Amino acid sequence: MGAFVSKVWFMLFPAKEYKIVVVGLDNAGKTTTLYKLHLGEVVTTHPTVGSNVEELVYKNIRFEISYMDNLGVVWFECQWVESLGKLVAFHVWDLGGQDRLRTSWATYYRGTNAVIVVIDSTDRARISIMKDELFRLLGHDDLQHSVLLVYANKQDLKDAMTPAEITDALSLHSIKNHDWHIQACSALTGDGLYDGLGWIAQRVTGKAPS
Ligand SMILES: Nc1nc2c(ncn2[C@@H]2O[C@H](COP(=O)(O)OP(=O)(O)OP(=O)(O)O)[C@@H](O)[C@H]2O)c(=O)[nH]1
Ligand SMILES: [Mg+2]
Repeated sequence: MGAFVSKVWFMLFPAKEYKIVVVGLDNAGKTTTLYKLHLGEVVTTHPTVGSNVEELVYKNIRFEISYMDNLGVVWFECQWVESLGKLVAFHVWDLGGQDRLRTSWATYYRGTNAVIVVIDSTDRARISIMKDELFRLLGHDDLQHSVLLVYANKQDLKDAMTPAEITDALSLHSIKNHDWHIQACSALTGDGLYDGLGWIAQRVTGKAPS
């Protein structure tokens, strides 16, 4: 949909919009996860510099993932969701996880409804770094009303930590001010990805998508 058409569309049918940011250390599998959700296929990824925007449809909700590298934010389409009786749009922001990029995560937090933290479940050496990043982000003013989904990714690898181990390592049970959920998944096979999205959709819209 062109920018002009979408502008008129949204004047006529204002959408309920939800924003999701996807964070995690470099190599966790964020971009692979979003490509798998969107295209149903695994692509060769490169480390993300900056952030990405694209869109995807989950059941009858259209999610958007924004590619920002040099392009600026791409406008989006959204869909009428019968079960909610309204238009719903999800913006999903894929943020690069390299050390030098993590300080910029907070610039994307404003208006966020859900945070997805993607964990490389084989990366035992850096789980404590991710825990520090997690508690830093949970303390941010702009995320006080966000729900948290942790993707325990790379479960297809045999040395992967279990969701229970990751729950302990990240001290998820000590989180009191945010609704959270951990989901075992593999961005490579797609297992668990839609279950996680379904949890977010249910929590932020208050009703599961049909
Ligand atoms: N075995 C396995 N490999 C995965 C999985 N998810 C991602 N990978 C691989 O892990 C590597 C990093 O994936 P990316 O999606 O680029 O990681 P990222 O989190 O976007 O990394 P940055 O953009 O640098 O922050 C790639 O080689 C992926 O193919 C998974 O579930 N299983
Ligand atoms: Mg990436």
